[in-house]
Amino acid sequence: MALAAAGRVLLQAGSRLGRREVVDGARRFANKRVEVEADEAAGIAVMKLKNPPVNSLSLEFLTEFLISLEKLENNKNFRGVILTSERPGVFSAGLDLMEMYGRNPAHYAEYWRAVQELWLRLYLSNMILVCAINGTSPAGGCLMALTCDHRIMADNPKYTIGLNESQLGIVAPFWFKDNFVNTVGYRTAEHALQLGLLFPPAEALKLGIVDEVVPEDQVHSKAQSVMAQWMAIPDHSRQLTKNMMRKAMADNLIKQREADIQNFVSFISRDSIQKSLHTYLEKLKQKKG
Ligand SMILES: CCCCCCCC/C=C\CC(=O)SCCNC(=O)CCNC(=O)[C@H](O)C(C)(C)COP(=O)(O)OP(=O)(O)OC[C@H]1O[C@@H](n2cnc3c(N)ncnc32)[C@H](O)[C@@H]1OP(=O)(O)O
Repeated sequence: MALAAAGRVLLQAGSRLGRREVVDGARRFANKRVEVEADEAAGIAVMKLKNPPVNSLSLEFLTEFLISLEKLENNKNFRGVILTSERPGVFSAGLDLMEMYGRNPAHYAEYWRAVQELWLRLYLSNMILVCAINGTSPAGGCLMALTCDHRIMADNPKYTIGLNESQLGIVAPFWFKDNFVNTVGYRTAEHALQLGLLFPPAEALKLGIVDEVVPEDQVHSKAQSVMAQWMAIPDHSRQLTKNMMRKAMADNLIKQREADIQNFVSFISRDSIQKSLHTYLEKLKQKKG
């Protein structure tokens, strides 16, 4: 119920933004920040994150992504989605820092609701989600990958993945933490979360953050072959199993969604947190010069 209502809000937001679909033969649709290659006959879509320069999860991106995902969810012919970046090198730089810095409480609340919605929609999706991680994927980018059923990462030691929030002076919320704990186990999560560690592919594989590491040029073919394996399982049994494994954790957020938004707004509005974000943004800028 809450999910459906939030979805409607996002769809309305989408039409307010005046997004127009570009339909190319009925197989591709794209908006500005998400490109979807939809093979209806095969039942598989590839969703490419396309929000330059670093695929940060801005409010506009989240809105467009959720609209595209909903279109696929609503078409029963689609059973599987491969998530990847249109820009190899960066899968996603995570939440958009500019949405969390120097804005007003109403904006923070709107943004956080959209972040929650992204997680809930992906985490509870009935479709098979395979993540083709073709670049670096910190924080919110890692979270997006963690919602998927199977993760394949490009074998490039320059790429890292993990929840690095504490390095920014912020804290991974409980549902980020729960998703991570359920993936890697309590001790590894406790250690990695406190230090805000980012792991190169080989280490991420060892810890179970990703399921496979393959040469960079094979990430997409591997994702297709993994998808074929998953598609061989009857939907009803796979979906019921997925729901059994995930529902309790998602319900935990759903039942305290409003409180979580309020927590986020008061946390992110603190002067000390704004200062930390400022320092981190400056560091990112200096890296260039
Ligand atoms: C009680 C509850 C409390 C809840 C608290 C809040 C919880 C928040 C949870 C999750 C948080 C996040 O997801 S925070 C985001 C974390 N992300 C990062 O730390 C990544 C930062 N970025 C990088 O490390 C690098 O940009 C990169 C490795 C991803 C890519 O490097 P590259 O060299 O290719 O690009 P640049 O670094 O030059 O960046 C280009 C350009 O993009 C800007 N940028 C980068 N990342 C972000 C971002 N996440 N949001 C917004 N903007 C970003 C960067 O500043 C550059 O901008 P300019 O060109 O203007 O300088």
